[in-house]
Amino acid sequence: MNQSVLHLADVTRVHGEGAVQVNALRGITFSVEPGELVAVMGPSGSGKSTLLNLAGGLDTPTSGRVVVEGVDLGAATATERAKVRRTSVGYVFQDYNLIPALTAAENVALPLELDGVARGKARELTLAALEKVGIADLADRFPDEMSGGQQQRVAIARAVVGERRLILADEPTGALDTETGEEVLRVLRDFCDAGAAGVLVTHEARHAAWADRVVFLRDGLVVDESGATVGLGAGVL
Ligand SMILES: Nc1ncnc2c1ncn2[C@@H]1O[C@H](COP(=O)(O)OP(=O)(O)OP(=O)(O)O)[C@@H](O)[C@H]1O
Repeated sequence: MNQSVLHLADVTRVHGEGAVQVNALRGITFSVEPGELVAVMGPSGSGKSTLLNLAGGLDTPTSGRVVVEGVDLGAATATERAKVRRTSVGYVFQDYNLIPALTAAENVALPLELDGVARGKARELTLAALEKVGIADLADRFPDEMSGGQQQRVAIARAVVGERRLILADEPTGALDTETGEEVLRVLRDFCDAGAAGVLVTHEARHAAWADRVVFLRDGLVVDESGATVGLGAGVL
């Protein structure tokens, strides 16, 4: 059996202390396998971003285990955790988070350069990633010279460059029109079809339809889990 790319085992996360304590996650267990795209849906405050931050090693659980590509992030040293973040995990945000002073290619190459990949190799991997998202011809453009959809493609290329296998996408289509949003989701889907594992946080059922499974959160608990083509009733949201 393939090893899960992401595994959360009975994860809780309590934010704050005392009277302002919030149980953001109250015992979540789920896995994402290679090739799988899982949508996470739920009302505002249900714990979606907390889940994504834990999965990416940006936050640590109060209890439970978060395992990325076989590395238990809780048991790992800070150096090991940072390495998993750099080499296994890619983030895609609603607002792209590109660096305006860098070209598309430079934005994509940045995580590789931070990881010490030699320049020539970084350039090669960068162009391959831009090619995969269909914008290799825009490699030398700056973010403000590209449309929103093109910028989000750059962000996806940056998230997957160098064979990172876990893509965490937080409302990646939130700033895009419907058609462009669907194109971006198709790119995400393609990467998962090619073997990556993806987690897509979304409020929109029609976006979740790109996923293999949908996990519904409410008040920090998984309240439902289903295939993307069933169970998308508005009652859950
Ligand atoms: N750093 C923090 N300190 C205190 N409480 C927090 C913190 N981060 C999140 N919370 C609380 O934890 C709960 C879950 O928040 P989270 O951001 O994970 O929800 P969400 O489902 O992503 O919401 P949204 O859809 O609005 O982004 C909320 O009640 C939120 O107020």
